Amino acid sequence: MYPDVQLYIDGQWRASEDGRTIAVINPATGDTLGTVAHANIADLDQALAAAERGFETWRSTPAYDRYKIMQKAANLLRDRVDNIASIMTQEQGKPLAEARMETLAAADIIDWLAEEGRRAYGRLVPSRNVSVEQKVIKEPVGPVAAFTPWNFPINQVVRKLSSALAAGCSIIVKAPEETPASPAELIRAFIDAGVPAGVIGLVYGDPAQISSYLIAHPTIKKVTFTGSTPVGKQLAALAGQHMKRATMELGGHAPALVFDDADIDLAARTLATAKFRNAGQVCVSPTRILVQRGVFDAFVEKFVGLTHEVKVGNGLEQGVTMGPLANERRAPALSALVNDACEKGAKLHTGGKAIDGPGYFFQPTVLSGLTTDMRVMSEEPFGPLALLVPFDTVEDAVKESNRVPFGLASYAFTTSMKTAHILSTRIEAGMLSINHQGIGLVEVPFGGVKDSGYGSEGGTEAIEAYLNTKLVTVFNL
Ligand SMILES: NC(=O)C1=CN([C@@H]2O[C@H](COP(=O)(O)OP(=O)(O)OC[C@H]3O[C@@H](n4cnc5c(N)ncnc54)[C@H](OP(=O)(O)O)[C@@H]3O)[C@@H](O)[C@H]2O)C=CC1
Ligand SMILES: O=C(O)CCCCC(=O)O
Repeated sequence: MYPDVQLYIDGQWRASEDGRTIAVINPATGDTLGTVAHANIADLDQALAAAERGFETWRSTPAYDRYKIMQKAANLLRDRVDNIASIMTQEQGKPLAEARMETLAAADIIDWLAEEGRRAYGRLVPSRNVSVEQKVIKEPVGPVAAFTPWNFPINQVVRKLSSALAAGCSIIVKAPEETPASPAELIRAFIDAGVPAGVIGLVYGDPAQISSYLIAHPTIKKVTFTGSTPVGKQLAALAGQHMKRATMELGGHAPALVFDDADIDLAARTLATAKFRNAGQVCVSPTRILVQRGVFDAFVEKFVGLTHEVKVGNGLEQGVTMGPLANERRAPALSALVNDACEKGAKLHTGGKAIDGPGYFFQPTVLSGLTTDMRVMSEEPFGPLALLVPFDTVEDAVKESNRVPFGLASYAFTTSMKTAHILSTRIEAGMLSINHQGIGLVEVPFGGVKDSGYGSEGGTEAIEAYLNTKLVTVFNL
């Protein structure tokens, strides 16, 4: 069963003030699943006033008590995983196994960040005068506005929500209208665990209206956004105009470098799994797979073979490994990229087309023969599209990796320590994973550089983004 989704404002699940709703579509069938409430300005004003009060309550709740409540929320999520995963698959399309994994990973993220909240230490700095005490104190930054996308409906919320709560902030989440019910279930777990009224708000509606209103509002002290680079730049500019702290987790175009000396089977298996996970709608998805010329042909054969093993279908069905694209916009966008590349001489090894019938399915696609004038070599495909590109030297691979304005994830496969060292110093990316897919765990940083944004949503940096640093210096008379 799929629920109609409401707003959560000031401790109440409720409709919007004017009763407006938006339809939610199942991307596997094109059918309407239900509705989500559409907030208006009056709803936002109530959410802001509640967040102001909620902040006062939550910041004065001891870190240990906040940790206990968050742990309870994590356990509720684990108890409810079957129901939540089914809701997520219906609204987003990903296979049930991936939806379960995302939900259980969210519980893990809550646990880790809850613990981290207990370690938001300040420090004492040795002073130049024995009568002076210099204290560095960490304080919650204040009410947060968070904007999250549809590709990981729970993961994108839970990192922001848990970091904010662990730091002692209140938060208003503008979750995605296309996949609203699973993030609502995440928030329900926190509410049922005992988070007080006003500490969490949940709204949906017109993204541009909500972001421009919340970011500019004096109540909001911190902005966090995951989504495309063009929208991220707009929101970062608005945050800058109002001097708000911001975290921007934006698009990527990840290079994956496979060297002659690598374990080619491991590289092909790891990259194919990462590429087709969530139908490629992942900002850290490997996109430009750069393969050293000596192993290029062998790699292409293995990778295309693995692509043929991907089973596309409704994510609720057993055995399906790739669901539909999450919304109607993606298939035409992907077709345009493939057609542009093929018209300019790319070789299509497999796939390349939307699949006929109901739902927004696209064939797992592999291209080679690519040149940098093809749009797909510079635009984030955000779909099941792998680009295989040969290279000769480490220098060539580094140059191609760094050519695009993005700098989020990168991958490499090599057994040479020297090559690994060169890459770790020369690749322009926030994350580099060598010989495995090691990106996305809560205990390690997650974020980009260049047009992929700034700030980190993992590791100790995650909570730091929600804390102000204050110096208190006392001359003891
Ligand atoms: N880094 C990532 O994880 C993501 C990257 N993207 C990138 O964006 C591309 C296009 O995605 P698509 O959804 O069509 O396009 P958009 O760029 O319009 O939207 C991306 C996300 O940003 C939100 N958004 C859009 N405009 C605003 C705004 N003015 N204020 C606040 N939030 C806003 C959307 O919210 P809503 O869902 O409510 O419409 C959505 O969640 C993808 O191909 C991909 O490259 C997209 C999603 C996630
Ligand atoms: O923002 C993204 O697209 C990546 C989220 C990564 C989530 C994960 O790897 O589980």
